[in-house]
Amino acid sequence: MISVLGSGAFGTALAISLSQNGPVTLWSRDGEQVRAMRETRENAKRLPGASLPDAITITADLDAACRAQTILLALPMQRTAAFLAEHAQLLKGKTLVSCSKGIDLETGKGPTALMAALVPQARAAILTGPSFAADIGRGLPTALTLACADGAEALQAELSTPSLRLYRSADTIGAELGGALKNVIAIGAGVVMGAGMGDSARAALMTRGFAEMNRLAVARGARPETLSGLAGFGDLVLTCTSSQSRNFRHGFALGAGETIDQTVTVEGVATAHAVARMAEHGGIEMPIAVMIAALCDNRMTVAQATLALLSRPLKEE
Ligand SMILES: NC(=O)C1=CN([C@@H]2O[C@H](COP(=O)(O)OP(=O)(O)OC[C@H]3O[C@@H](n4cnc5c(N)ncnc54)[C@H](O)[C@@H]3O)[C@@H](O)[C@H]2O)C=CC1
Ligand SMILES: O=C(CO)COP(=O)(O)O
Repeated sequence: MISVLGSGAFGTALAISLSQNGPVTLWSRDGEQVRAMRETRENAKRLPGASLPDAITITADLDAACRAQTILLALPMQRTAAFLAEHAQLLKGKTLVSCSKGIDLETGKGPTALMAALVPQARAAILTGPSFAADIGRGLPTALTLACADGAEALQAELSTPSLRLYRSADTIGAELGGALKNVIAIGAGVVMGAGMGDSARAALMTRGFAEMNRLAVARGARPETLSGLAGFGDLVLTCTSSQSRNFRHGFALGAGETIDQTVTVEGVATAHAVARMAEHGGIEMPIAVMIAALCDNRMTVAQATLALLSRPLKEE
């Protein structure tokens, strides 16, 4: 039995896909949303147009949802630490699979490190890679990385579905940093396109951004192969080139000088700040990520950030 905690776009989409294999419980903290989803068999607020099969039990009862042995956590990253701390008793002994992409601002930890610290008696895994909730919800083919330090063969089989192909890895650090860091670069790609700098500039930013992702991840113990895979390169390509991405759209609005929609989950903003801090403390060169953090809180204009990046000393690739 599998439960998904968090009925946002991604949690709902994963529940739909997993329900191809058997019963799934989808938990929401919002009783009103639970009633609406039960009645309409749709998550109209977060994933409109995708229907919720009968194999999905929708509940606001967290105790009931936590009876499952395998629990997927699909919450915004900055809400995860408080949730884990509050419900550590319920979650201990379980296999916890984080589906979040980000770095906790307060601790600098990614999802698996956070789960290991706050629920040490649980087994921590992460599911990440190129996948828009809307695509998964429609049953379109998708490939993801499932990382778990103790190997994940049985879990890989449990979470793979006819449309969701999982590749396993033991490199949780690489997997979680790939997913977190690509969001920061996707904001940058959005800025480039919103400001009208063109496709060539976006390709340059993606490539140099990927170099920064590797530099930080390897310094923290990741395997470079993980960054070259679905969790890093794959997701970077998806989010930097699609206006389905909320991080890309956020950057686009920044670049175009448009109003920002504050109600949308844009993980890359907090992650950019966490990364800028890590880069500074670790002496790691990450000029693009640092500029994006500055752009996100208006410490710099797009013109200033562009000039600063283009006028850096010339160097070898
Ligand atoms: N939407 C997508 O295409 C994908 C999202 N993700 C990741 O999944 C995570 C969640 O994103 P989405 O589902 O898209 O966000 P969303 O904005 O659609 O939904 C977030 C959900 O979390 C719930 N929530 C917030 N705080 C909570 C708390 N303290 N306790 C319980 N529930 C809480 C909200 O009520 C909402 O239902 C993010 O880290 C995101 O990067 C990963 C891959 C794809
Ligand atoms: O992580 C995602 C796709 O893999 C979703 O990206 P956004 O959060 O930018 O929409």
